[in-house]
Amino acid sequence: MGNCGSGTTKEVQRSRVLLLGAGGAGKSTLFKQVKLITSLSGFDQGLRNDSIVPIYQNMIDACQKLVKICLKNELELPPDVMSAADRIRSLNIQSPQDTESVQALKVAANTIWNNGEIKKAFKLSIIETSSKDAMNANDDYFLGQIDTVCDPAYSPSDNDLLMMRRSTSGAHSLDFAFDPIQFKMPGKLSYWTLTDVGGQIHERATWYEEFNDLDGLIFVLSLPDFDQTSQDNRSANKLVEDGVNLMLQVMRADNLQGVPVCVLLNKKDLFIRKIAANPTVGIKEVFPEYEGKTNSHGESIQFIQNFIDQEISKETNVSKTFYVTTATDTEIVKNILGKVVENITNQNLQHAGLI
Ligand SMILES: Nc1nc2c(ncn2[C@@H]2O[C@H](COP(=O)(O)OP(=O)(O)OP(=O)(O)O)[C@@H](O)[C@H]2O)c(=O)[nH]1
Ligand SMILES: [Mg+2]
Repeated sequence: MGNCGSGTTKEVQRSRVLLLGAGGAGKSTLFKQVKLITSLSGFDQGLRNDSIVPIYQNMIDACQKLVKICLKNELELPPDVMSAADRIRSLNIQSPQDTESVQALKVAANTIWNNGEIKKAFKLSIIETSSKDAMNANDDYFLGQIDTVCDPAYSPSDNDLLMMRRSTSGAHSLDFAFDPIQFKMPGKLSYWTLTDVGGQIHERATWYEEFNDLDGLIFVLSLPDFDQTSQDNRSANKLVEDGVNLMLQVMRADNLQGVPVCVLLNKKDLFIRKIAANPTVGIKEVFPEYEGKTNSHGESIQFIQNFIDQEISKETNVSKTFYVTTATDTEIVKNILGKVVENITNQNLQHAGLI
């Protein structure tokens, strides 16, 4: 493995950390947060402009899924909603300058989202267990501001960029300086490179190219996946298949032996919402051996963490630390970032016999 301080250039010694996890777990959201927290300039206008069409697409996908959930659950939709659904399906918006299509999206999305049966479908989607039919993480966030997003003068806010969904392709790196003063922590300025990769199945073959000279690995899991079926193997549980099994597969790589692993149990906010939507059952249907309160998200998360810890410890003795996060919340990520940097630094110093 690399070591904190082995560095990639003579001038600046950098520690290399890789973000891994299944598609949609929250890697890029964390990556964007680290940029936002550590850079003076924040997100540039180019990123904001490039994100408008994907945000439209997020809304289009959300509307289509909601209509599908209505049909699946025999929630009857009036003709105006059905024709809005047809209209949305026919849209192919390539640019915010395609104002005619953007206005059509605005009208159709409002017709769909303001319908009472659609709102019922959204509530049902919170406890939907098939990942194929589940909504994306923040669909209601964008549907809650259709007029703003479809305004010709729209420029996505920082929060919009954190809430949007766009799958990553390939590897992307960010250099940043960690200044302990900013994080109210002891220690000295250190330099880091964080790499984000795509987590969808077809992206994973290239992960291994990033494994050499790593100083730390951050593995991201999505807590609300606990009751989802895996998209690729419907008889498997998503948290086990895309979380535990994927992590074990990665941790067996020869060049990762001795590299500290931080496991981020992400989307705490959505996990809390899911437990609140079904408080008498909670995680018990998936984990019958759970003996805590079904409506307690704290106890439920602790149980899931112990479960993952035990499953991994059965197969490998990798050194790992767990953190519970909400990647869309900048304050939470700032707090976790400080702890992760400190943890990786200390573990590598220990490994090198320096503390
Ligand atoms: N509400 C909420 N949404 C989250 C959280 N973390 C990520 N998301 C959302 O989940 C969606 C997927 O997040 P990404 O960061 O793009 O996931 P990824 O792991 O990079 O996915 P790939 O690039 O496909 O591998 C986005 O819409 C994010 O805004 C969270 O903690 N809470
Ligand atoms: Mg990504």
